[in-house]
Amino acid sequence: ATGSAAAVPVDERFDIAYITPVTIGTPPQTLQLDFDTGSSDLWVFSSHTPPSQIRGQEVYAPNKSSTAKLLDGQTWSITYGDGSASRGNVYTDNFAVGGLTVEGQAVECAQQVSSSFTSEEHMDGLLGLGFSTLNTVSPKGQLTFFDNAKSKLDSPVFTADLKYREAGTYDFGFIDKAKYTGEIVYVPVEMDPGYWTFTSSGYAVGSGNFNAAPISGIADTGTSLVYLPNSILTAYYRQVQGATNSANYGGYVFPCSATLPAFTFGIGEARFTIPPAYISYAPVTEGSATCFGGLQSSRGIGVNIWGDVALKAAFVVYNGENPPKIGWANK
Ligand SMILES: O=C(CCCl)NNC1=[NH+]CCN1
Repeated sequence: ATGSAAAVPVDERFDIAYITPVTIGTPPQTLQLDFDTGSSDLWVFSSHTPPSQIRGQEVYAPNKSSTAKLLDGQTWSITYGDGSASRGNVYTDNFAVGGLTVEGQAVECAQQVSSSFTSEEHMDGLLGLGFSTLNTVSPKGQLTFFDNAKSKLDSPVFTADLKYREAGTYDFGFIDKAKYTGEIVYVPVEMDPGYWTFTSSGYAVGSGNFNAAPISGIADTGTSLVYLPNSILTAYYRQVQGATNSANYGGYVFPCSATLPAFTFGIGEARFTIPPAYISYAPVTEGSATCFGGLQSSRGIGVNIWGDVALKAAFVVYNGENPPKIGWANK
């Protein structure tokens, strides 16, 4: 079996996140979820979510699905790297992504969501694609959609083809040769503690020399920006007129009119270049002439994060074999 579904920018301006249509239950209820390789819970706005916390999102109503079953006594509670959070109870139901169906998928229903989820009107929940060890359901941890689907997939892989301000795709069970150029370069994945953690071979700022140095980090479709060690950030923003690391805005900002260098990162001998346009991420507030950078410091996070700003510069293969590996190709 295989599946394929669109990854659509959740807003029409800054690629804050990408949403993908899924169907849940019988008859099918369609929701738009943020596919997140940086977490491993599948949770949805639901009929259990307080109406005061819902602002336009579609909800899953298990009581309207003839195939829904309550997982009695199971609850979940998650906090993400950006401080957003949600919690609730758990059902199993039929779940499909782009023609690929899993029966008995754990669907975590929100009974509480934090304000940033309420304000993201087009995002009806998240679909975790990290390793199932990260799943927060207690006392019995649940499997991700990918882990449930894996045995029926033609190949135990999914791919992410995210794009700059336009729709891309998530494919399950196959690698679409039309989506990339050249060769896919694979590097090992460290599964512990549950992220797709890999080591980049180094970086370059603009047309500068490549700095060969191992940079461990997670490939995270659920994080908008790239978070790297301070030393790399100072090397990059030193080249940007008027750039400062602003306590007020919580990161590197610069005049939106500034000329930005590209940023190149290495995967083995391969090189991937993030264009300046991806790094001039967004005005700090609507209409401001000050822009927030797509490259930020990972100081205080505890892990380096290759988020959407980097991922949309590549075609990425998440290979769930044992041991897992991650593949990168230009496109
Ligand atoms: O939580 C993280 C970072 C893990 Cl270090 N990524 N996934 C995500 N989902 C919503 C916000 N961020």
